[in-house]
Amino acid sequence: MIPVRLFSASSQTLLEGLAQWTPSAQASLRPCRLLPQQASPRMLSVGCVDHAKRQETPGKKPLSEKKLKRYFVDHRRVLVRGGNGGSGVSCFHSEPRKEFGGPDGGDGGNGGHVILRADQQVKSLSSVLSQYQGFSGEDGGRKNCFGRSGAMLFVRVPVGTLVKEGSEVVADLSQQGQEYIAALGGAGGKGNRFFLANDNRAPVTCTPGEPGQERILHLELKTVAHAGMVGFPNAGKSSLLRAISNAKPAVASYPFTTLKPHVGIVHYEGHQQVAVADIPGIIRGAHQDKGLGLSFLQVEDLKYELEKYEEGLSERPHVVVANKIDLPQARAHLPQLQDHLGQVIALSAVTGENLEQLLLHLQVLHRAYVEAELKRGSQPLRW
Ligand SMILES: Nc1nc2c(ncn2[C@@H]2O[C@H](COP(=O)(O)OP(=O)(O)OP(=O)(O)O)[C@@H](O)[C@H]2O)c(=O)[nH]1
Ligand SMILES: [Mg+2]
Repeated sequence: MIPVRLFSASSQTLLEGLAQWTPSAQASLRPCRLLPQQASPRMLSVGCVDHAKRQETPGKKPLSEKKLKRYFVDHRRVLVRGGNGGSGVSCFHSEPRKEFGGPDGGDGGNGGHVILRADQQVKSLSSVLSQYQGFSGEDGGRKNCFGRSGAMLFVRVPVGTLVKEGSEVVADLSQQGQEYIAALGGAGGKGNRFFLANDNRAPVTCTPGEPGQERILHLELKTVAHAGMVGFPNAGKSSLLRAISNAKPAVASYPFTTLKPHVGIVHYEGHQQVAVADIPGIIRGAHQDKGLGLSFLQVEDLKYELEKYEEGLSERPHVVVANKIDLPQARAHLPQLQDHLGQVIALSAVTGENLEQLLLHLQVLHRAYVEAELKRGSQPLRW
């Protein structure tokens, strides 16, 4: 499961489809303005990086949640083996009229490492295979020829990949281009020339190359979005993600439609992209792995669940979103809700009403985050 950094929640007792929206304290984009044409919020330039291939075409049946899940993978178990070292050889120089040419067996080349490299272009671990074998070094040759070393094998993983061995975290690839040697290549063997010494002028010893290192690693995608939505099942989180981005998470009128996080990209002017995650509905006792309870959460309950999951999570910058404002009963409850909670963005994912207020607010939160990150001297996450 991905620990998404931003959340939204909802309370159906207060207002149908209330959701809380928080921007990630881990990641953000440069500030930018929304595109000018805002006649309809759906006219905004929106897109999705990792789900682009499942855009619905007219006449085509939408993919089920089960099928959608296959496109996004946030953990992988990988067997990595470094390349084997090439063997050294044992042979002697041979030339006419030169009786004792001496040892001239070359060393074997080293095996290549298997290296994990964080790459911004990669958005999911779905392209990572279950095993990798590094390139082996070549054997040594006659005439002191050394074998060629095996090439490095680079495995591209998304930025934000945690590498675990057993339960220990061995690497955190949180920056573009960061690398981790997952498996070392074996050292090449020595040819008999290497063993030439004053007391042994004709060594016949040579050594084989060493096998590459073998490890089982668990890759986990830590950060997938700048903002996340947490809320009740059925609050309309997936509908909202569909409305503001090109992502197409499944939407249905029953709870727990969403089983895995989906990421949609909101495009702002100047090629700025904000990744928004839709995560499965949260319920009371969710931190104890409980299923759907009898009573739905209030906002305080939601904050409690977030705190239980990770301390300080509910204090992150956030905004409460009240969805389904197109429904008369929801609209009637709005003033009461605003009295209770202060700022609430009331919108409708279905009609598109007031979506731009949310998008502008998201941008403001991002701007603040980017500035804070740069001030701290760290690079904000970029999509
Ligand atoms: N009237 C109205 N219905 C909405 C709105 N947004 C969502 N719905 C409906 O609410 C139901 C649930 O929507 P989803 O987007 O699947 O809700 P969700 O929060 O993703 O639900 P889970 O994935 O189960 O947590 C669907 O039947 C939607 O059509 C809205 O703004 N207005
Ligand atoms: Mg959903």
